[in-house]
Amino acid sequence: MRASLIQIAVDPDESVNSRRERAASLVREQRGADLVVLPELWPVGAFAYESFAAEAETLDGPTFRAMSEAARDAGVWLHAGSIVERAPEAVLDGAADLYNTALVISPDGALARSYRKIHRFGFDKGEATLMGAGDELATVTLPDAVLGLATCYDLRFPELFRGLLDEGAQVFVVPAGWPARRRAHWTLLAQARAVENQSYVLACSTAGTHAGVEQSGHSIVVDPWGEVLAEAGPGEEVLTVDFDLSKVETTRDQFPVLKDRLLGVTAPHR
Ligand SMILES: O=C(O)CCC(=O)C(=O)O
Repeated sequence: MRASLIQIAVDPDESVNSRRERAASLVREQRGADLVVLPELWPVGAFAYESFAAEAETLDGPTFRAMSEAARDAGVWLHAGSIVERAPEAVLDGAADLYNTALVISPDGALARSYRKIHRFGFDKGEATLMGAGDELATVTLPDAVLGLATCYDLRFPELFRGLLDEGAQVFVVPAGWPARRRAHWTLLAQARAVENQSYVLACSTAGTHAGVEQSGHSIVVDPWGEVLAEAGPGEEVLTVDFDLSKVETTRDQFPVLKDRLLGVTAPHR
């Protein structure tokens, strides 16, 4: 399987429209890949909180339309990163208005799956106060692999990945807008999620600096043994990697730790 991670730079001197067009051309250049991945909130920038409402879009909005055409032209599965989703149901039932929503598009340009980020970043500010939390795990079945979807801060929550594993995930795809300041965590957590779940991790972050937050870049592909197959540098880059999906099953067969999970164990009474 061939994956291309588009580590696009998000900088304030480029408009959202122009970045969208640039991302679409970069996707078109990936013909021959099975899966192309973009980062979290790349149209607006993961830390550009003041622009979230103005740039919010519905699932069939401008980012979906541009990415759908690009995926179809390139003939690839596209994890189009995430958008600020304006939720149609908010008007009806008073639910949260905005979500950080990832989109997976099939080679015929259809929306195969969306995923609303479950763990919102920011503690008592930023995304955590501006957006609603998703409440549904999401997997997508490609011809060769089952993808498990997680977004950025989700990487810190191993139980989410266990849930995806139990739904059949073999490859975790993690778009992010990870700050450079915590790059060591990014690499470590991507490897940890791969090792503990004996799965591939494709983690694609943004590059550049927006809203004063330097982004980590260093998108990374880790195999089910925890080995780093490829890692990008800090700047804009397309990271392409070929990997053997059968390694998921051979790793799980030859070192069967997942069979030793003790489900239902609770903490001792204190
Ligand atoms: O967990 C982190 O250090 C970064 C998370 C983040 O930036 C995000 O989820 O947008």
